[in-house]
Amino acid sequence: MNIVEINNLTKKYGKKIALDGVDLNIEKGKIVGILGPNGSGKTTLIKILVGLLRPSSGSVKINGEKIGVETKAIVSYLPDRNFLYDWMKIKDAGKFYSDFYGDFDEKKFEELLTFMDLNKDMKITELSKGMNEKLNLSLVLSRNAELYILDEPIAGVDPVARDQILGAIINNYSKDSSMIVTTHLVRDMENIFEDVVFLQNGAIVLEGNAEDLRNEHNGQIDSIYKEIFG
Ligand SMILES: Nc1ncnc2c1ncn2[C@@H]1O[C@H](COP(=O)(O)OP(=O)(O)OP(=O)(O)O)[C@@H](O)[C@H]1O
Repeated sequence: MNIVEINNLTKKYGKKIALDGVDLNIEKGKIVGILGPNGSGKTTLIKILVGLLRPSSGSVKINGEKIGVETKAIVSYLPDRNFLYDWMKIKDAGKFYSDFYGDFDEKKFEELLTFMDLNKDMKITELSKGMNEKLNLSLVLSRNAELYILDEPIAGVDPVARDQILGAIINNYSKDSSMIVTTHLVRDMENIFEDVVFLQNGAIVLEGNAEDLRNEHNGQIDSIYKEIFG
């Protein structure tokens, strides 16, 4: 069973082709890495999956449904930029999320905050970039969603926060859910991926099971990435 089915997806911004005939199926229960350099189309693909952008052509389904209210309800999305209000404390952000999403698990949120060394009384404006990223990820992972979509979850955070974020992703992932993670920081993240997809100029140039690719290419996913994009 596939959680995501993408057929011949093309997205143009004016004359610029950001996605060029992408075909991709993602099986339920997997953690999939979408890997590619700046401008390869990762964010465009994610924004189409979460319904923020419409395809120019092609079809996209999540859990067998076209993108819409039903698919949005089962997808928990970490955008590549901050989405909280400045007046909030961490606890307000939790309240905001739990009011908004019926599947928000407050106990899970508390546990994630502890794991991330975040205090509920901290103000959003007082958080460093890494703390902000940890908070946003805690909110996103606290939903009992069927599909988690994380756009560059470790961009710009220090190694300690990075390890916490990777730990939280692994601990909170269950076989009942699926996860799509975009990154260009392949070396730091490759161990969490079951499958990887390499995106270049809006097209998939290589995809497969991470372990199989390591064996076939006799090296880490990071070195395959450097071969392709280096
Ligand atoms: N709103 C837009 N208008 C015009 N072109 C755009 C727009 N958004 C993205 N693009 C172009 O589409 C291509 C894909 O961009 P996209 O943001 O999807 O890449 P990305 O892989 O997510 O890159 P990054 O890692 O830098 O976030 C790029 O060439 C970009 O310049």
